[in-house]
Amino acid sequence: MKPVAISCGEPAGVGPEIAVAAWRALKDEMPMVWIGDPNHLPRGTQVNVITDTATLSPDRFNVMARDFGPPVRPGDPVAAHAHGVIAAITDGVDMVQKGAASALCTAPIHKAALIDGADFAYPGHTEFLAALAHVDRVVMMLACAALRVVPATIHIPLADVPRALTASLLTDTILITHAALRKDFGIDAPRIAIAGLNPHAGEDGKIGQEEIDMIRPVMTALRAQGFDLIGPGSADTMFHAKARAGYDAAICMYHDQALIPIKTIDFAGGVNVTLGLPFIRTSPDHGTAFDIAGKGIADPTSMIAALRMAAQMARQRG
Ligand SMILES: NC(=O)C1=CN([C@@H]2O[C@H](COP(=O)(O)OP(=O)(O)OC[C@H]3O[C@@H](n4cnc5c(N)ncnc54)[C@H](O)[C@@H]3O)[C@@H](O)[C@H]2O)C=CC1
Ligand SMILES: NCC(=O)COP(=O)(O)O
Repeated sequence: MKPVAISCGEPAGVGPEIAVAAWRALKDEMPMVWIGDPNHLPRGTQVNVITDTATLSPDRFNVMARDFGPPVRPGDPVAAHAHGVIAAITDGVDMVQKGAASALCTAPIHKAALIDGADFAYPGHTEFLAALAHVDRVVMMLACAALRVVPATIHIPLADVPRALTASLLTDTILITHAALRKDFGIDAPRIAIAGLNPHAGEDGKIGQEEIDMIRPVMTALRAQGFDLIGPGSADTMFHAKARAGYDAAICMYHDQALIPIKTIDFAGGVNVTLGLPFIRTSPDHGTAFDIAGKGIADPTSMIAALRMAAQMARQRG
């Protein structure tokens, strides 16, 4: 198997240390290569600098090295690193697209530093990767053993959500999710639950119209094509254990509606995966954790799960 490429993410965050900790846990299970500045790695990391993934070391931390310039201070991001952080992502995409890597696993970025240092025009990896891959529509899924969730709208202000929620967006989100559940998660007949936007899924139009005007018609049209869709449901009652047993993924209308339940149920084990790209991309579900960066206490469980999921998807796709 080709290695999974890991982009370094924000070097002042926990990205470098969780990458090394994950490598220690997984080095006998799967190959991986980290893209970043080796000066940002925890002291004592035994590094093998490579320029070609054909020369991976089996017992050292393989690095595609980039010079980010100024030194890093844990917990204190600097704009001067922005170009390096972005280049690590574009290098990783290049590697998967050329077949030198089997998948891309991204460590968390700090969007503000990228905007300040490089006028980064994207609110997250998801949107940036879609642009790099020239794909109009991608889907963010967060997955753990107990739950898979998809926010239909992603990184936009809450006030903009109702306007952004269109029949076309919801239809594409359901179709992309359905295809990925079959292709990447091995579920032959996916059951997909759809959340309403409003409290009580609109209470038959008494507390909002989006369910009647858009969500139900989209579901009716797709059900007629054979899709197994449940809802629209009240988001507040969709995530307890018995409800979760009734579906394979829940499509939510906005970011926090999807991410609060999964990060509450399994913050340590959740994985962020982008669906609809021409390559595999996973990520830990957490962010840069500046408050604990560099202290050696960051939990690598989510990074380990993200790397395992990337490898599993690569095997599944063959
Ligand atoms: N995929 C990505 O690039 C993501 C980036 N972010 C970015 O991260 C930055 C910080 O975001 P926050 O909302 O503060 O979330 P966060 O996930 O960085 O931190 C929230 C809390 O969880 C703790 N935490 C996070 N990861 C941990 C780990 N591996 N081990 C132990 N504790 C951990 C932190 O110490 C903090 O107390 C923001 O700039 C945000 O945009 C956030 C989520 C994903
Ligand atoms: N809250 C999830 C998140 O911000 C991750 O976004 P992305 O960088 O994976 O697009």
